[in-house]
Amino acid sequence: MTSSSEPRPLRAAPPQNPLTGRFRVAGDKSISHRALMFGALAIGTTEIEGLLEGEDVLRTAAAMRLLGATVEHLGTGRWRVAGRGIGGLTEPADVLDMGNSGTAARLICGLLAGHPIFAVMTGDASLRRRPMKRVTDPLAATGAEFWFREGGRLPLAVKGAATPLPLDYTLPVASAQVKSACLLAGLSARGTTRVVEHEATRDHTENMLRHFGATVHVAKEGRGRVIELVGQPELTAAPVVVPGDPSSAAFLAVAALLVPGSKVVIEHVGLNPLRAGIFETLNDMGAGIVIQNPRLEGGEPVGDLLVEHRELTGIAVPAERAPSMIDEYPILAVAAAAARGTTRMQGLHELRVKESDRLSATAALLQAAGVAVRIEGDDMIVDGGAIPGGGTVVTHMDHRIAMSGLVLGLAAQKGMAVDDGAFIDTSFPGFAALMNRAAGADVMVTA
Ligand SMILES: O=C(O)C1=C[C@@H](OP(=O)(O)O)[C@@H](O)[C@H](O)C1
Ligand SMILES: C=C(OP(=O)(O)O)C(=O)O
Repeated sequence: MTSSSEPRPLRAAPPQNPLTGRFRVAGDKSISHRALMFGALAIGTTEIEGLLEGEDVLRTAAAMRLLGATVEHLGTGRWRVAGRGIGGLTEPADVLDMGNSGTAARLICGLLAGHPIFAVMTGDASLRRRPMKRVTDPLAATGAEFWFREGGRLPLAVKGAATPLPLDYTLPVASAQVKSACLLAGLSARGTTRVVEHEATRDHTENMLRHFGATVHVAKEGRGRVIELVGQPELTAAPVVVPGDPSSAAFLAVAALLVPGSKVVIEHVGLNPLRAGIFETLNDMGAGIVIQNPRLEGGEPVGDLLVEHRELTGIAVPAERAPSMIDEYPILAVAAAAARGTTRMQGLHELRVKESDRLSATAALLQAAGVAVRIEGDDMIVDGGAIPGGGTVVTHMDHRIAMSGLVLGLAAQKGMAVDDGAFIDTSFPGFAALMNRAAGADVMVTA
């Protein structure tokens, strides 16, 4: 699945039968990364259940080992991490290769800034194109030093601060990765680290900090938040149960909405309000998704989603919705392609710096299927209706573009092909097999 492995072309065709059954999707990627990192920083042994065993998270596991933590794989989704305590990470003897994962790269920069060690980090061709100064600029104020390629791209080298200073930083972009990097560095600093976000972003770091015993104060301010972390806490190992990833559940949900007669239940999906914007938006389009058995697990809201085929209607999706569904625009665009009328998705500038330029890649994905789509500034506008299909999606090393292209193939008259499905393994190993089980037939296969 790495940049050196062979591309894996796939294609998807409309199923003969509806999608039916009860399913669990892969574990939440954001929570999985954090469980391994907090486990490595805690005193004691952290047991994790339901960890996403996707390539991105396995990179974090490998990095935590290189930084001195003991990370054991006990069985499917079951992992154990023996931590080293805050400040206890050791100098890695080799380069930290974060593969395709922006979350791993940026959060680990925060960890490294707070440890007096030297480390070098790289990633695959996609990650080496993504901006890193958004984390290294604020982290430099701890006293850590960073060196990187022109434009702030990986590979980078870091010399962490011996006595890191606490940060007081206002995020210039809505980014949970930047917020989390600052908080992770703040763990090693004396005094209080303060991060201000004008728009609330996913708060898994704050939740997990508390779960491991740190003191975190969060004050709401308009649509944003002010987060204060008391530095140098003693983090104590704590069990973590990882819910299903709402970002992964969205692909099966949209597939069920689009294939006539479908009815699926997606069990144990994480429904943190700062992540669940896609389900709210689909419901605004008429999806009628029902949350069954809502419950709290490990401080995170979880529920089972009942999704049935529905005719969808195009809507305007406000820019304020973007942080709570930032990774879901490619699959929302697929839903919009099948909807009656026009969908306008607003405020999508952050999509330009994901695994691919997702704004262009999503528009190209729809164009390959003969769907009318245009980009106006930071907005994407899709005119929905019948989807001719028959084209090939260029995925640009982006798992979400690949999965969106395949779901589009289920609803397109002539199906769709994607040039490379290998990167799906970064976040949702077993995606095609699960979709084939739901369809009761091989609707997603090697091209
Ligand atoms: O913190 C996280 O786990 C993530 C934050 C988001 O990125 P940004 O912080 O760049 O918005 C999201 O796109 C990514 O998939 C995971
Ligand atoms: C943007 C994503 O991930 P990351 O930034 O961790 O590469 C994603 O999973 O859609």
